[in-house]
Amino acid sequence: MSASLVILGATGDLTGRYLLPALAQVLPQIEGGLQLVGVAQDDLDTGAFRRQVDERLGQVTGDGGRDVHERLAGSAEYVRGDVTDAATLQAALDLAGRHGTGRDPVVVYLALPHVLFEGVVHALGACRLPEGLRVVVEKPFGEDLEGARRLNAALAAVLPEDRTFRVDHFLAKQTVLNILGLRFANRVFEPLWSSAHITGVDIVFDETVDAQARASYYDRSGALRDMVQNHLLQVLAYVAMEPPVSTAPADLSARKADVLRAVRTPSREALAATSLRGRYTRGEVPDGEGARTVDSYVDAPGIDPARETETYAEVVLSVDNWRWSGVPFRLRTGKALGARRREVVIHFAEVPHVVFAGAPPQRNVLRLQLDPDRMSLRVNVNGQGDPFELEPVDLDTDLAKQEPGPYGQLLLAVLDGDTRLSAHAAEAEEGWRIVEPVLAAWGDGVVPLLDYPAGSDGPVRPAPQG
Ligand SMILES: NC(=O)C1=CN([C@@H]2O[C@H](COP(=O)(O)OP(=O)(O)OC[C@H]3O[C@@H](n4cnc5c(N)ncnc54)[C@H](OP(=O)(O)O)[C@@H]3O)[C@@H](O)[C@H]2O)C=CC1
Ligand SMILES: O=C1O[C@H](COP(=O)(O)O)[C@@H](O)[C@H](O)[C@H]1O
Repeated sequence: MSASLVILGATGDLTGRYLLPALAQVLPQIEGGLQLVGVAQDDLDTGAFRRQVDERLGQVTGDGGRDVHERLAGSAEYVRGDVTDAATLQAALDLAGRHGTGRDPVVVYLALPHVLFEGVVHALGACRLPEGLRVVVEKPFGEDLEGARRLNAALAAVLPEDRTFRVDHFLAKQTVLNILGLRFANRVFEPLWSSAHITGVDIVFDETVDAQARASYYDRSGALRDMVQNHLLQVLAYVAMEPPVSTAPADLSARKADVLRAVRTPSREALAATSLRGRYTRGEVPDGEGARTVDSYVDAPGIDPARETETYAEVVLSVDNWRWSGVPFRLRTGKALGARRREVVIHFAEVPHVVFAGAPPQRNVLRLQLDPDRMSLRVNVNGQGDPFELEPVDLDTDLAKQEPGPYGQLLLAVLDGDTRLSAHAAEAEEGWRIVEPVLAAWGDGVVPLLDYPAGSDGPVRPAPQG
């Protein structure tokens, strides 16, 4: 099978740093080859675009896979124009349609600033669409619940849900996928997977990278919209969902949507007590063996300090259903932090009765670490020396490195027509339903915006007055 991929936003950062390298990685698996069509407003012709593709691939992957780079770049076509204009899109679709048998998939990838998504989908509606067209929408999926609903309605008017890909590269991460295997292919975890045995779940994505390089996007987004509304809530859905009947896309997305629907809409009182928002100031962030200085977020070019954009977000959510009643799900993420920590941590309850003298046994903790992917389960065993003195040990395993990486997996899934690495329409809307009240309460100053030095562990909640 061959395929055609139209990238709208073909000169952008996502295309250069993620999509092109991922395409080069998966190209050998696309037997009949791939026709790439790039669309942007830059004043390029096809020759200049081909050179740009080749150059950008070289920057990311060096000379490795030279022949693949040449194949990808050498057949690429370029259409210059505004993506909200149906004539531009039609020209790109016509070029894409010239390749293959007419039955091979044509994919349109919206690698664009999100404000353009709706306009592009409306313009697609005015085009002659190839049969079976698939559309990939990047994030953020709208800016609020209303916007997500409008975008879903626009997409539904143009193509069916099973050809709509609201991709989320976290769903393609090895450890996130492993949550499914761990829970539903083992006898030992699922019977314990509830409030009867679990006292809390942490979903943590701490980054040492700062937001300077993508400031113009990030300043209008912030940590909550950028990471929590989509990625971290998708991880929560995998951790907390009920067992699906099968791993078919419809079964998985139905269970994910159920559990997201069960997430309580956070109240202002709960947010004031448990949520944290922060913004980094100048500091030193670990970098390889050393450290680098990161300027205050507000001093980065393109930042408007008055927007009070958070670079750190922490929220505690409740899942109001039979399984999870009373279990806090703590989601935290931030930029320019002191350590790169990306993990899901399941905290188990203490044993019901302590039979050993001395210090009580530690609680069991299951850690699912992302990138590098590792899993570890803390258990207590009899110690050395005094055999009735307990000792905690970690049962660890490294998980195989994922090849291709998340964007490669996403592209292969799209070409396969598999929506499992994407969010369903309802999931995207639920994400906003959960996050919108947090944004509103934060915007109204219910929770103060706290400074934290770059390189620290994030903002510290002020001690209660009095
Ligand atoms: N960059 C990243 O690390 C990540 C990005 N994303 C998502 O990917 C998407 C793209 O982001 P990113 O690549 O960073 O954005 P950029 O601003 O770097 O690129 C935007 C691209 O869109 C093109 N473009 C903008 N307006 C138009 C228009 N009216 N008509 C035609 N082309 C247009 C630009 O070309 P021109 O200048 O010629 O108009 C450029 O090629 C966003 O949804 C973002 O949230 C997701 C995860 C990570
Ligand atoms: O989507 C995003 O993800 C990255 C972090 O994911 P990674 O797997 O690429 O490290 C985050 O830095 C970025 O802000 C966000 O837009």
